[in-house]
Amino acid sequence: MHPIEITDLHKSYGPVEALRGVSFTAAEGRVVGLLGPNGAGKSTSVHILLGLARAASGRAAISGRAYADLDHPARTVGALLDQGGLHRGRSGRDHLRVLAAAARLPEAAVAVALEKVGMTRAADRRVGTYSLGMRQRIGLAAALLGEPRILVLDEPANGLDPAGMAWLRGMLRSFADGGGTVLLASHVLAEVAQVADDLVVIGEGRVLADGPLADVMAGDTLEHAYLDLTAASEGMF
Ligand SMILES: Nc1ncnc2c1ncn2[C@@H]1O[C@H](COP(=O)(O)OP(=O)(O)OP(=O)(O)O)[C@@H](O)[C@H]1O
Repeated sequence: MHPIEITDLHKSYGPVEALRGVSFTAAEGRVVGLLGPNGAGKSTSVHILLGLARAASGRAAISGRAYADLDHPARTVGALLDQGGLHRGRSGRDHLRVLAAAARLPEAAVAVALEKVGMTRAADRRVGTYSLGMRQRIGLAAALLGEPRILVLDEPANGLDPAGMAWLRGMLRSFADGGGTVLLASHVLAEVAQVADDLVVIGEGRVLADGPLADVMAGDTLEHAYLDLTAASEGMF
């Protein structure tokens, strides 16, 4: 059993077939890049995996179970989806305190997570005063709160400065090297090429390629390989 297993997912929104039989896995110790054009079905797959959307058919399992059946979701999987959930009037620390309490995690987890993302000094400022990269770091801290072994991150590098990108890369590498699993959805191919072990490329609701980074790149740059793979799929929006 792999930490993330997605099997033959189908999902439609009205007439739009967002997923047409998507299957892939993410193994222990691996950073898995999830790539695909706008509208390819990446977010839909991730939302189903995290119990935020329901598939018409198929299975999405984290540690062998549907998200809704996990005994302690926050200790099992950490997710960074978008920054819409941050209350501008609240401090970063308070935001994490609320999440920790809701997830039945000890309050001490907040300081640990803030330290991990380099936000200890700015933790008591209001979120409304944060830069995009600082909000992103608080989102990452939220994902790390329960010290999960699985991370699901949608565009985590968004807004990070070069030092922040390098830090994120190092953090994801050591997370995976310690036996963790990372599913990383991104459009920033250069970032993905530097950190991913495996790739899943989705287009028009189907998996176009899946395997170790070097195999998918097939001796070319990731950008060329990606553009070749997705040339026929223009997204569905
Ligand atoms: N809530 C929704 N209602 C209607 N259609 C939706 C909804 N969510 C997604 N879709 C459609 O499903 C398809 C897949 O969208 P999805 O958001 O999964 O793509 P994506 O690969 O994450 O794209 P992006 O890179 O732009 O984030 C698109 O055609 C999109 O318009």
